[in-house]
Amino acid sequence: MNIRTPPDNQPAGGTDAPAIQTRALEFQWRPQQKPLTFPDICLQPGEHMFLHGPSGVGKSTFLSLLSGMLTPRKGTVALLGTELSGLTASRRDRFRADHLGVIFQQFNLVPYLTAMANVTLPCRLSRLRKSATAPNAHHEARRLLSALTIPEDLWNRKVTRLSIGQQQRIAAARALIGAPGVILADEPTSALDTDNRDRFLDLLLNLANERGTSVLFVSHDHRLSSHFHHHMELSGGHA
Ligand SMILES: Nc1ncnc2c1ncn2[C@@H]1O[C@H](COP(=O)(O)OP(=O)(O)OP(=O)(O)O)[C@@H](O)[C@H]1O
Repeated sequence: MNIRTPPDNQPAGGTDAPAIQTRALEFQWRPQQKPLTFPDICLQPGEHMFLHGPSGVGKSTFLSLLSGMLTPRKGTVALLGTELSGLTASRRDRFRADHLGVIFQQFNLVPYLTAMANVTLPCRLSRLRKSATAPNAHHEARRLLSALTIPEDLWNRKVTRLSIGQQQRIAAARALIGAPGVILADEPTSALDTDNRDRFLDLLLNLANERGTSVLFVSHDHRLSSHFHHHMELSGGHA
């Protein structure tokens, strides 16, 4: 694979670069801890992967390595043909803003902002994602909020005054806006009942398909795996 660093504000990678590719990743939280090791993955653009494994095996750590929030002790992560370790911290931040949507367990929504302002936030942080929603990020946000069945009278309400299920869908809309190449989702359906979980996943993956976005989705609940092209089990291998 041709790994390169894109100039600022240019789409990363070539059309043939995998969305996510890892090699021989290891991470250690503390010097006395046995290193966590991770199987290699290669996910093509537009493909979706389900990552499953018992509590404590390293699923969240893996997502943090993929997002560049943590630096591996060994091995490499390339997103859309760009190797994260080849970027300075500020370029890595820019790369994340331009090309990555995240939906985490705690949603990480900005509590004092409305649903609409949370969804359009990536377009304020990334010119690339703003231009992908041109001429109007609010128009795209309205489309996503409607598709994710958030009633219109809630769009201008602060997110802290919404239900957990509604906040999860707001976080999904925020991850999808501006068509980033990759979405990383860490247990985003943990608070939903089975029907709502399946519905949420169908909506998320359909919207990702429209945009050609790859999704790596982590969950304890292996019943969800049938929604995905690929499955991977983390079994807690240590180096
Ligand atoms: N901040 C941290 N400092 C030290 N050790 C940590 C830290 N975060 C996680 N760990 C350890 O790293 C290992 C993997 O944790 P991680 O949170 O990645 O697992 P997980 O599979 O996502 O778990 P869960 O399904 O319960 O969320 C665990 O042994 C955990 O105790």
